[in-house]
Amino acid sequence: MAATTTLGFVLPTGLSRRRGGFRVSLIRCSASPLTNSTASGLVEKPWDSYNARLVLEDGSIWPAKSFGAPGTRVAELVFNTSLTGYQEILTDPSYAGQFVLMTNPQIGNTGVNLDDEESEQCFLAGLVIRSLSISTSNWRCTKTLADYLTERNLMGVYDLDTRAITRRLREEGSLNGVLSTEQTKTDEELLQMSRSWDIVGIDLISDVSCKSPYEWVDKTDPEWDFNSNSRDGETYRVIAYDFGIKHNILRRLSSYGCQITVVPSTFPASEALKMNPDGILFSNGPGDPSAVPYAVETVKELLGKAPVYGICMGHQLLGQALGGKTFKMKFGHHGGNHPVRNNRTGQVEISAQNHNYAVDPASLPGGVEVTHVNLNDGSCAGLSYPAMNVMSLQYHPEASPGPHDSDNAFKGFIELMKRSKQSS
Ligand SMILES: NC(=O)CC[C@H](N)C(=O)O
Repeated sequence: MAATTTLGFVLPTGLSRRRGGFRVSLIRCSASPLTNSTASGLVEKPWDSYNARLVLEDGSIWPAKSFGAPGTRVAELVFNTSLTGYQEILTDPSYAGQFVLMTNPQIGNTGVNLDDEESEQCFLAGLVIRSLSISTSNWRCTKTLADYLTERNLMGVYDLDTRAITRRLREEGSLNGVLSTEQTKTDEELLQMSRSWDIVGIDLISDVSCKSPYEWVDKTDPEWDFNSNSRDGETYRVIAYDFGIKHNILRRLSSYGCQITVVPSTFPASEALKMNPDGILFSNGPGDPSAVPYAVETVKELLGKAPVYGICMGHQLLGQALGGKTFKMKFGHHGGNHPVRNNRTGQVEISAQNHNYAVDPASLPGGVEVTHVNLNDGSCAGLSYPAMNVMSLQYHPEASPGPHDSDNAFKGFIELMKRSKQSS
């Protein structure tokens, strides 16, 4: 069944995916060791031993070294192609229910700091990397990545062949898996765990949303604000629905002159309207947009009552509220290097992305315009419905991490609110 490559990787052959199972038995895959201790006669230190496993639902087993919390977790594995910004990725609530594999081969070299948190907590299930930096060097650093993960009870593993795993995800599509440091659990048990779990159909936003409304006032630190021109000093009252909101969305809105009240995902539309908002934001968030019909209902109730702006999950909920459908992509978009074309201007932006679902443009009713297209695969990356003052983006204009090309979208929302105010 298995073939060995010239690099020494064991590749299973004859993989064939069926929904709900694979026709393969367990196959142990390994990266070539970073140091060849047996050949040199050196003995590995105890903390350098392969004390963890990643078992994927296709039957592959990836021995790994643990550098975070111990335990056993099941989740969907996705790969992220960002070169920098692992702390923002770790604190992006949209990764709840997922393991994030970084394709950048070395992670941890800048440690973590007090400024780069995108939420109060890490909601992802674990971090998978090739090599953990042996040193940490950055003027803002307050602790190492390993200490941070351990304190947050988050699993982290390294020394796996992340390139081979990424190729597998690209070919097979997203895979569920189990990370475990528990030696008492057999490979078969972990495989069963990975096969009996599914992220589709689960409401993950209610776990990550705030529990009660609060005011947000922080702006982007002026030293970091690269796009502070052309603001007119006007203020706009914005209600931000928190489906797992990233702080930088709030900082950018605040820097553009918004006074923001953040509300939980279950906040009634009628209460939001009583606050007389100039605009409503529907945030990013984890999981399957079809699993949260209550959120789609809230969006429907608010459509046409105030200008609305959807980001990522917010965009997908808007797509559904407008009558369209969402679907699960093969392996999604996760990274800071996605080219997007603005159909109105013809301009191309390099964008930060993190999503596994997308809106099917063919399912949208007339009058809804696809404003942005992902140039890697032609998928829908933005919508507008001018009749109801709706705009949305499938990707992340707030970056964090990633390029800032799309920041002007916040200005677009301000202009939408301004026009609506002037015409009322
Ligand atoms: N960042 C997000 O809002 C992600 C939206 C949704 N959970 C998806 O994976 O497509």
